[in-house]
Amino acid sequence: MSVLEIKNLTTTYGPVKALDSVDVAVETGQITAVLGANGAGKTSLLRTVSGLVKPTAGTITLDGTDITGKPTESMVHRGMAHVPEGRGVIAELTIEENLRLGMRGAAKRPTDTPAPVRTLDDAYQLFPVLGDRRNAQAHTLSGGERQMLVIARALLARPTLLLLDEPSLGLAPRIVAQIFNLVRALVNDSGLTVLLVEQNARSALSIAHTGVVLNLGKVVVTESAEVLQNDATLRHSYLGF
Ligand SMILES: Nc1ncnc2c1ncn2[C@@H]1O[C@H](COP(=O)(O)OP(=O)(O)OP(=O)(O)O)[C@@H](O)[C@H]1O
Repeated sequence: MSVLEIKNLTTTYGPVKALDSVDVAVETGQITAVLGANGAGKTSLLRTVSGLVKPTAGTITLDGTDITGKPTESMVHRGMAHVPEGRGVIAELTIEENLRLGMRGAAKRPTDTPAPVRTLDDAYQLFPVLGDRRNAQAHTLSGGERQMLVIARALLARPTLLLLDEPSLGLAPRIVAQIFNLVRALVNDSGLTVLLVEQNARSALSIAHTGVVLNLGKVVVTESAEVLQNDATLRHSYLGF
């Protein structure tokens, strides 16, 4: 079953067609990786799905409800959490204060929503480094720790669908592996669904179930991660590794 169905989605910025008739189905309890070069339209896809940008055509269905063009503020209540590119934290607030902002999003979620991270303690158990530094200001964190903080904050809103935009950007391979393995474990253990946008195709496919490759706003390949990883022609043609 698909938790998210994107059909014929087109998004334009003036004369630029960032997305051109995009179809993506995100299966429940799986990680779907959206891959592609700079400017392929990956960020535009997440921004359109989360309502930050209005599409010019197409539909987005979340859990069977048409959410196309709905305000972005309503998405958290509908069970979607978006972790944008750039690891935006409130620098002068402590780690714990930043996390509490995520908990506010959970207030309007049904209390019986299955969620792997419901309390601050759950977040600290998942990311012990955040617990150790809970009273430190967020600007003191490293890039990897910041990425953990924004993921933990998003999870505290109890989403069923997590949108992750380029979590690996600028991080050392060891830290990327640590964060990605945690995301995969969460999905395996809790049934969370993840739509992951990445330029780092190799790392993304190591945890994803399905890969979707965008090029100039169009879907050029949709395949299981296993096939994409093992098919040298597909890899060389579309993923550059
Ligand atoms: N706010 C904007 N105004 C005008 N054009 C934009 C805007 N945002 C993106 N674009 C253009 O839309 C296209 C898709 O960009 P998008 O950022 O979605 O790609 P991307 O695959 O996420 O790339 P990146 O990895 O650089 O973020 C590009 O041609 C980009 O220049």
